[in-house]
Amino acid sequence: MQKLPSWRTEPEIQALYNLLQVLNSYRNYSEPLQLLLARVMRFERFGRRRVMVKKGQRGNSFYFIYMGTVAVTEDEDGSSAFLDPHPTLLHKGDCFGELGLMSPSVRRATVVCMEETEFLVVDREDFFANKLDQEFQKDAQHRFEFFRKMDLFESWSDEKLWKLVTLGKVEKFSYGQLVLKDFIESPSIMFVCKGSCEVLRLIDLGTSPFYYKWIWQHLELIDDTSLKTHLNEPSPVERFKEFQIKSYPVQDFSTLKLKHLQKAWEQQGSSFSRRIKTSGNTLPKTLGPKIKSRHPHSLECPMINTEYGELPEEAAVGAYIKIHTVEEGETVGLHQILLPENQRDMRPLVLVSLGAEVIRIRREKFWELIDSEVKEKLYRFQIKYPSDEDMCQKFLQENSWNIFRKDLMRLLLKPRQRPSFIPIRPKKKGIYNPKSLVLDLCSLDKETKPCYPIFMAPQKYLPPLRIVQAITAPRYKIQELLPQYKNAGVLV
Ligand SMILES: Nc1ncnc2c1ncn2[C@@H]1O[C@@H]2COP(=O)(O)O[C@H]2[C@H]1O
Repeated sequence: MQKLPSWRTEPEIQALYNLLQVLNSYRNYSEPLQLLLARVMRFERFGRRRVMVKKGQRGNSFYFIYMGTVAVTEDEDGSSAFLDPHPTLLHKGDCFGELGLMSPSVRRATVVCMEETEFLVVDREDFFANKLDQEFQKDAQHRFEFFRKMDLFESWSDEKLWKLVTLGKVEKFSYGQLVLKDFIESPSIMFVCKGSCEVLRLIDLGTSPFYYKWIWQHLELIDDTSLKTHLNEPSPVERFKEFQIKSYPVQDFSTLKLKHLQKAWEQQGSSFSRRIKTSGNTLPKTLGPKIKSRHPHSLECPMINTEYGELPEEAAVGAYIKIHTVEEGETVGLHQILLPENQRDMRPLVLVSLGAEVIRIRREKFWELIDSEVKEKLYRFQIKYPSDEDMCQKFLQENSWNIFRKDLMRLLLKPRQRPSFIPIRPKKKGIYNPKSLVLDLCSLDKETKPCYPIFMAPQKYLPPLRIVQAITAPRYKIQELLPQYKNAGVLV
C-alpha cells in the first residue's frame, strides 16, 4: 500500500483491491472502478490535529479513510472539533473531499485528524479520469429523489431541495450496528432512506418500584419466611398463589369445573362424596408443585439500598428496551424539535440499525433551511415516548411470556431436535458467556456467579450496570400445567 502507485505490479493491485474491501465507500463502487482506483491511490498517514482540507481553499485531492478518525468543522483551523462535545466525525471506510473537486471548486468545510489517521488519496486528475464525479452526482441524485418523495418537503422548489441534499451523505449501517449512542444529545437529525432502525432505552430496573415489588414477589417463592418485612401486603402464600397463576399465561380451570360438577351432583342427590380442595392456602391441585428451590433457607446475598428498600445486589440490573421502530422515509431527532427546551424529554435514547441507510444533517443547518410550512408539518412528528416505569412493566410482562415460550419450546421440540453441532472453542479470558445475559433469581445466593458483562455507559447517565436480556424466576414445571405432555415431546 505504501509503494508508489506507478511501481505497483498487477498482483499487488489485486492484493490492494482485496485489502480495501473493508472500506464501505470503496466497496460501493463497481469492480472495474475499484481496480482502477487501486492503481492510482497514494497512501498517507498524518497525526492528530493535522488539517487535511481547509474550508474555502481550492481542492486537489479526494480521500478514503483507511484507519483512524477525522472531524468535519466549519472553522478554518479545525480547532472547534476538539472543543465540540459532538463533532461531525468520519471513520474508517468513509471518504471526503469530493465537493471541493467538483464545481464550485472550493472546500465547503475543514477536515482535521482527531488521531493518527491513514488515508488513501486520489488526486484531482485521477478523480476525473476515473469518473468519480459521476458517481457522486449519482449519489446526490439519489438523495434528491428521496427528499422529493417526502411529504415534509412537498412545497420546496428543486433549488431549495438541492441545498438540503448537499448537507449530508448516505451512511450505511448493517443489522445490529449502533448508529447513535444517544440521539437526544446528538447535534444531528437523521433521515432513514432505506431499511429501518430501532430506538432503544437503557433502563436501570432497580430504580423502578414495580421491578422492586416484582423481584420480592418472586424471591418469596424461594423462601417465604424471611421476606415478610419487605412488603406490607396479604400473606406471602396468597401472593404466591396469585403470582403463580398469573405468571404463566395459561390458567387451569379444571378444578372450578369439578367444583361445579360436584355441586350439581350433590343437588342431584348423587352418592359422589370426594371433596376437591380448591380453597385455603394451597394451590389448585392440578397445577402441581412448583420447582423447589435448592435453598429452602433464608436468602443470604449482598443487598443494596434503593429508594424503595433493599434489593439483592445481583438483581440490580439494566435492560435495553425497544420503544420505537423508525421505518424507511421517517426521521430521527425531529420528534421534539418544536418544543421549548424545558419541555423536552431528555432521557438518553439509543439508535440501532436493523439494516439501514441514513442521511445525517446537522440540526442548526436544517433549522436555517426550513420554513413555516415545514415547521407546521413537524408538529405531526411529535412522539411521546412511554415513561421508564411503563417500559419496565412492559419488559417484565414480555419477560414472562418469553420464559414461558422457551419452556414450551423446550417441552414440545427439544427431544425431537438433533443435537446441534457445537465446535470446541478455546476459552478466552474476558469474553462473556451469553448465557449470563439471563438473570436467574433461583441462584442469587449461590457461591459462584456468572460473570455478567458490564455496561460501560458514561457515568452521567447510569452507574456501570449489568445488562440482562431476560430474568428467570422460580416457576412451575410446564409439564404440570400441560399434563397431556407428561414427558417432553410426547403427547399422551
Ligand atoms: N455534513 C457533512 N458530513 C460529512 N462530510 C461532510 C459534511 N460536510 C462536508 N463534508 C465533507 O468534508 C469535505 C470538505 O471538503 P470538500 O468540500 O471538498 O468535501 C467535503 C465533504 O466531503
